[in-house]
Amino acid sequence: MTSDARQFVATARSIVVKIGSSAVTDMASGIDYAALDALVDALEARMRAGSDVIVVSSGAVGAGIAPLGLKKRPRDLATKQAAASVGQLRLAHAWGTSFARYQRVVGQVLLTADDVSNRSHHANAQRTLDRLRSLHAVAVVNENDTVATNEIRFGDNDRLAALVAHLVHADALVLLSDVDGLYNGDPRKPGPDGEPARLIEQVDGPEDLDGVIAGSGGALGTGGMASKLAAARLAADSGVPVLLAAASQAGAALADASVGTVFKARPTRMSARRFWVRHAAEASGTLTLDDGAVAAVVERRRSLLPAGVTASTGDFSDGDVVELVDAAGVVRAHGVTSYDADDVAKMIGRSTADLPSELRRPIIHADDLVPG
Ligand SMILES: Nc1ncnc2c1ncn2[C@@H]1O[C@H](COP(=O)(O)OP(=O)(O)O)[C@@H](O)[C@H]1O
Ligand SMILES: N[C@@H](CCC(=O)OP(=O)(O)O)C(=O)O
Repeated sequence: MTSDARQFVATARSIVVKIGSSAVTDMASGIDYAALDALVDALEARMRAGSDVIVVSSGAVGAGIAPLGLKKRPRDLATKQAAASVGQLRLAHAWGTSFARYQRVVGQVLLTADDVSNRSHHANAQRTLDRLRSLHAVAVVNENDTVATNEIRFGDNDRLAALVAHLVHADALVLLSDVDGLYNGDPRKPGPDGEPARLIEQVDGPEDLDGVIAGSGGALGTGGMASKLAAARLAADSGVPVLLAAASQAGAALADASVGTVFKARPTRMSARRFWVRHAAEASGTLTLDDGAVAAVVERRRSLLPAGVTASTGDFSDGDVVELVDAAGVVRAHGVTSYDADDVAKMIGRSTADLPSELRRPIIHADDLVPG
């Protein structure tokens, strides 16, 4: 029987489809044109069935390796950016040529993290994507790798795709990779009991991920399974169900969502502001909390007072998002600070009554705190 979550993905009016590097590129030859044509066939079929589709395509770095005569995926930033610069041109051209078989026009959209995480820049990217959609052109999105430095990256395209899905209010996110779904352990290795890893068909919530080992990716991919799980969590928080499937099964994945692992979305969407605080904004600093403050903020949803803060790092200003970590350094919440870093430095560990009147508001108000 088809689950509700699969049914949502199968009938979603607008979807974001993310294609991993391994699905469209090949270390030895650059772009895998046959695989790309098969993907475009499946995407076009879904569009003809009435869905709006946005493609998030990885593969710029992968497609640049062979033409530059490199032997493997570069690790240093400058060579990665050079490979992406060569590869993105070829990748975008290949998508355009393949969709042209259906007289379908393609638009390239290269985003930096700032375009999505800065609320005032949101609108620009959103407008372009919406207009491409209304003109029946397919947006092919990637990170603008040639200008993104390690500090300001999205991290990986699974995250980028989940943020884009939120940005355009998509109804579903489909992640197509070289693996046919989520397994309880790395499918390339036997588990601790010697048994092969087992495919998980549906994830209803975080409890279904207990004991799951999300391993690293292949030679071309970046984030591995951990980044797909983080992206699925992000999408679920914004109310978007996710299907993780093999690119080689794109036909079935896009026609009726009958393959792969489906991640159910939470029934109520997180508000756009809370979503931004928790997932989209770049944290500008970190506050370390003692155990009492962690309990107050995470469990009792109270405002953060200076007495519970033991350390502060980063050069943040009031209104910026900061990470709240516990004594072990684990991130427990995100929040919008009411003070800049210099003021927080004066307030750390002090009780409110001992502070001058202008520093007596909570460091972060409860309404601006999001656990996780
Ligand atoms: N628990 C797991 N379930 C499924 N795949 C896993 C798991 N742990 C590690 N992997 C590996 O993650 C890889 C997919 O990640 P990655 O290479 O980053 O893909 P992509 O390029 O599509 O983003 C798969 O090839 C798979 O071998
Ligand atoms: N922007 C990079 C994407 C890196 C990335 O996240 O790759 P993947 O893990 O294959 O989705 C590129 O195009 O090479």
